[in-house]
Amino acid sequence: MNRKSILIVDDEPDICQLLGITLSKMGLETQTASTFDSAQKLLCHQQFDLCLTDMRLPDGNGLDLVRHIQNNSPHTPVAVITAHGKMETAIQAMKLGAFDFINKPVDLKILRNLIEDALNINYSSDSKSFNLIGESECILQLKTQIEKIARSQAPVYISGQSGVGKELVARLIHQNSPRREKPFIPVNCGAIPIELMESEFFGHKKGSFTGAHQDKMGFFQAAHQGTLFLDEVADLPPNMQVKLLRGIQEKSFRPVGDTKEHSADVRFLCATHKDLSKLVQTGFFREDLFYRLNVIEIKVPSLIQRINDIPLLVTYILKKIIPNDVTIPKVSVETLEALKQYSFPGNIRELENILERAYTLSDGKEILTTDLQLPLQARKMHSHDFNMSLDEHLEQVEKEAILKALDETKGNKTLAAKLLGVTFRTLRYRLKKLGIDDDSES
Ligand SMILES: Nc1ncnc2c1ncn2[C@@H]1O[C@H](COP(=O)(O)OP(=O)(O)OP(=O)(O)O)[C@@H](O)[C@H]1O
Repeated sequence: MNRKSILIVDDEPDICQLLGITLSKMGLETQTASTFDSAQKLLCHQQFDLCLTDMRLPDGNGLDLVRHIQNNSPHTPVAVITAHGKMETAIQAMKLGAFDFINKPVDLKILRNLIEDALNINYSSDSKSFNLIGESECILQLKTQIEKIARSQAPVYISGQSGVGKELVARLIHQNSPRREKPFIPVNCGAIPIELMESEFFGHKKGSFTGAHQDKMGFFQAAHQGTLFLDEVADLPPNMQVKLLRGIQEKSFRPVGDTKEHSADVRFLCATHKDLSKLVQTGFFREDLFYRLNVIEIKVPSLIQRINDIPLLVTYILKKIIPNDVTIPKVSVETLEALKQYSFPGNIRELENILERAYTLSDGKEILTTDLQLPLQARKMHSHDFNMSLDEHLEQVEKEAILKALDETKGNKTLAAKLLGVTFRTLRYRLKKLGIDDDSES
């Protein structure tokens, strides 16, 4: 059997030797290059299964090599070795397509995990399981993006409105990644009581607090060698944001009541329907954490942006909700047209709910427009709801935006004004005009 071959690029003989010994103990063949130029020459003549490169080379840097490999041997994963604390360069390398990074001094356990993951990458496209339904241009692009991102270890920020399929995208990234045999742990950050958060994330030792009757494993440990999906990440309280940042940066964590640090081989994916960059601007979310989670961003399009996928989605969803031995009811052209005219604020999840209800209300043979029971007030504006004047419509939109901002900031007007991008005075004026002012100052 052919042994896998790894290219080590570093000008420090000690590091080359350490990496060489570790890799050969893993049954791997290694070649070393001490400069960018010699690495390029080796890559030109041989196909490597992985390249490990230092960031600082005498005649160039690791980023140049990442770029070179992306352009010339895109099937060779490349990981960069960075000086401790140089997260910015690690992030830059991953944005350019590096598979992962490892800090100096090299922790051999982390290195071995990284190598196993890298060698597990499957570049053939026929094994992909895609139940991401849709053929519109934006969905085809999304599928390509998922396949590409799945090969990397970089943290991914999945953005998009509520119900668009962010969790589905996260699962697909995991399923198509070298971690696919390991756990995928989804965590709804908004649903964990604040006082339990640290223990839920990092675990705890028996007796570390009242009620800790036995050792408990946290999400970090449960997701070891797999993927941790932080859903509704914007809801993390500030103290957890700091701890999470540390965990991502150091690739380690410490259970509550433990004296030891444990290494964490975890890939982080996160999502929120909120505008995270806006929350950073207004101070609700740490900029440094945002920067680390958002190495790669995937935007999941709303249903309205891909209205032509509705017929495909309807068939798929009906098959999903109707038992196998029951005939799928027909869906008339008018019914599909009515769905295409609807605004879907809750996106695919709402489409699923509408179809489930419609199927129950239908005669089982055909789903009619009346079975859909689409909410009247939420009809798409571009379908021209002439019951409302333009001024009334604009007022309604303004009111909704202000109420949403106040809700998000728990009634704090100063912060709500920031979130809306207006001055405090302007917000006060508009609240008065819309008749929702309670005259309080904050
Ligand atoms: N392209 C798609 N093809 C098939 N099913 C989809 C697609 N997108 C979403 N779904 C389905 O829609 C439902 C909602 O998706 P999901 O939970 O992933 O959305 P979300 O964006 O994470 O929602 P939230 O913001 O509320 O957390 C799920 O049942 C999912 O399987």
